[in-house]
Amino acid sequence: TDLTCLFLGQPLANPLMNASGVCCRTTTELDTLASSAAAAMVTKSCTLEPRTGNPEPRYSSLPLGSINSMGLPNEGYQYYLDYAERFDHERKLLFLSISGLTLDDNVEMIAAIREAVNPALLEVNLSCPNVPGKPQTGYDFEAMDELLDEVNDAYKRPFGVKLPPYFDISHFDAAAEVLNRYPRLAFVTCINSVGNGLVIDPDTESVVIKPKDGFGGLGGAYVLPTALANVNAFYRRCPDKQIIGCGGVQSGTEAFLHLLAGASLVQIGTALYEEGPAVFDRVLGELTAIMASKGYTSIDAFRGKLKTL
Ligand SMILES: O=C(O)c1[nH]c(=O)[nH]c(=O)c1I
Repeated sequence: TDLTCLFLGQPLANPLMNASGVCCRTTTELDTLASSAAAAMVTKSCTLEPRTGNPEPRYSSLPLGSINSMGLPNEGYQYYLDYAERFDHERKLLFLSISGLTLDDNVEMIAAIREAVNPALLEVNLSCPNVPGKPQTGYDFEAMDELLDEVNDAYKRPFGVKLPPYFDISHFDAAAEVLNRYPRLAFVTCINSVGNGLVIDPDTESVVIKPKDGFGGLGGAYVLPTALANVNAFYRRCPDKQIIGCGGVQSGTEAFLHLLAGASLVQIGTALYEEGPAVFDRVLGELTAIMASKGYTSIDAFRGKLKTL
């Protein structure tokens, strides 16, 4: 059973990587990912200046998933640029995620990243749900088009975006129409957390995270059907782009479903947070077993081949 995947023309040993934000804020965490079985990895979304993020507790996990309102804590973009410059890109595909607080901040970060000798793949996060007072760019199609136009001009290499979940067919259509205006926008990562959920503990009768009165982004099993829908919606609407699936991957089964829905790579967030990097070995083993039981000898044999009724 061969798990090899092609991403932007580069062969990878398998389709797995972390979801941005999990196990990827510090060089120690990033080195852990570099030593893991994952074939690719992405840095924590960064801003121009370092940020401490929201007050704690800002993450909580439950049997069905997680809720977070981290508030974009990161070491500042130069830290991740330095990590990318030192990184052995032959060893693993490295993505660098940016989430500037303003359009100008994004442009300034991109201008620096563009000069980098050792380029990581740029992922522009349009979907952070947890910075108080900052509405998500991904839910404002005009702002999204304006930002992508700037990124496309400033950054002459292939890049991608991290999208929030959409829940209306007209929004899939509108978002895809914007994305398809940019040929160098080569990949689309769906989905970011399902924004502003509210987890309440029946015993304490309280919310479980401190920021924003307990409102935060949902991950884990809660979001799997929404993640699969977004992966498949953009897979159908953006035939010239590759889709990275994120959301609800806890075993080989969900990784298989994301691939079936059209994903080229599959990210693991909540389960990585809970289990650590061994989750990649476990999920790879489970995915291999599922493929063997179905007689698939390669991922291309079933990727995107979701059946409808
Ligand atoms: O609160 C965060 O740091 C955060 N949390 C998320 O769930 N998604 C994001 O894109 C970000 I930037």
